[in-house]
Amino acid sequence: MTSKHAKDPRKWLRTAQTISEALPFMRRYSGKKVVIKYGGHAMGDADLADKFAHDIVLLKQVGISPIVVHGGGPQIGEMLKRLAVNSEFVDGLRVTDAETVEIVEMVLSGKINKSITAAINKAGGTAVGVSGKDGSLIKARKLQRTIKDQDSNIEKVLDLGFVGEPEEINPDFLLELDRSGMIPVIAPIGYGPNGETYNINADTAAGAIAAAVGASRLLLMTDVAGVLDKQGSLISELTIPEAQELTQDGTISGGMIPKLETCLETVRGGVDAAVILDGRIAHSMLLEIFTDCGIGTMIKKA
Ligand SMILES: Nc1ncnc2c1ncn2[C@@H]1O[C@H](COP(=O)(O)OP(=O)(O)O)[C@@H](O)[C@H]1O
Ligand SMILES: CC(=O)N[C@@H](CCC(=O)OP(=O)(O)O)C(=O)O
Repeated sequence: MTSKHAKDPRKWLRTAQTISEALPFMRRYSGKKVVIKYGGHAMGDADLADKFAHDIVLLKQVGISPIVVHGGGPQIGEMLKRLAVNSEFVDGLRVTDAETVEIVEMVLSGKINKSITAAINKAGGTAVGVSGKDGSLIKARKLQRTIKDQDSNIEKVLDLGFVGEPEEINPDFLLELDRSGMIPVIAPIGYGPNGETYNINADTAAGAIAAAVGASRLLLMTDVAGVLDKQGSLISELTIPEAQELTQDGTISGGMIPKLETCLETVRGGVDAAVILDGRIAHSMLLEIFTDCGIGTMIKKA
């Protein structure tokens, strides 16, 4: 009988070496929580989505506790377009009126949440899809956004409608799921004190959850290599002051604003490091966790 190993032993030796090199990293993260934000842009490709689901199951299998928080901005945009509802963004946040928040909740907690959950289950894990309303997971308050008028330099408050920010996270609910061997998959929808529904930017939700559960890492998977400088080159590592400077000097814009803000707050909140990662690269999550060659932008305290 001829086995595949016998045909190309060098290939299998390389595979064995890779697995062996991952051992110290597996030890380092064993028993630790890693929050992975899966962005709407990163989930577009079916093959990559399948690999993402397998990678999440692998993390769980080697004793790491993955918690998935997903976005779905482009998918919400498509649905709003189909329903002929206008939508605009301010600093990367969708202005959300009463009609829009219903559609946002439907898209995020419905199709997207369930398809990620189903993909992880198909890959051999036990995923449970929830929104921030389940298990009182994300209590939210209305987000107050102020901007400075360029001419007068006067600050004014913008009304973004039902855009919320996390006020309180219930980590016990997630820890209970984890203890039962389940992988939480979370839609970034929050509940207000009077039963209102809040649309929360998925990066912001992931950051708040990472801080609340005491995660070792926050991974934000998106559709760019990481944070790019003014020349378009990847910045591999940023400290808090450096990241603040990039926000202030306009190097980052749009969806990168809430991402970097989240990284800053999460690291200040005690998470060792936050990483903005290219979700277009297959297994980018594994490369980040199990090797020395970080491929995105890592934000650390100092
Ligand atoms: N300096 C920058 N470096 C990288 N991306 C940037 C920068 N400034 C703005 N961006 C934009 O931020 C986007 C990522 O945010 P977003 O579209 O919200 O992604 P996601 O759906 O993954 O959350 C990038 O596709 C890019 O267009
Ligand atoms: C307030 C706000 O902007 N909420 C986002 C929620 C989804 C999200 O963040 O999705 P991505 O991560 O794919 O961008 C929105 O409505 O698009």
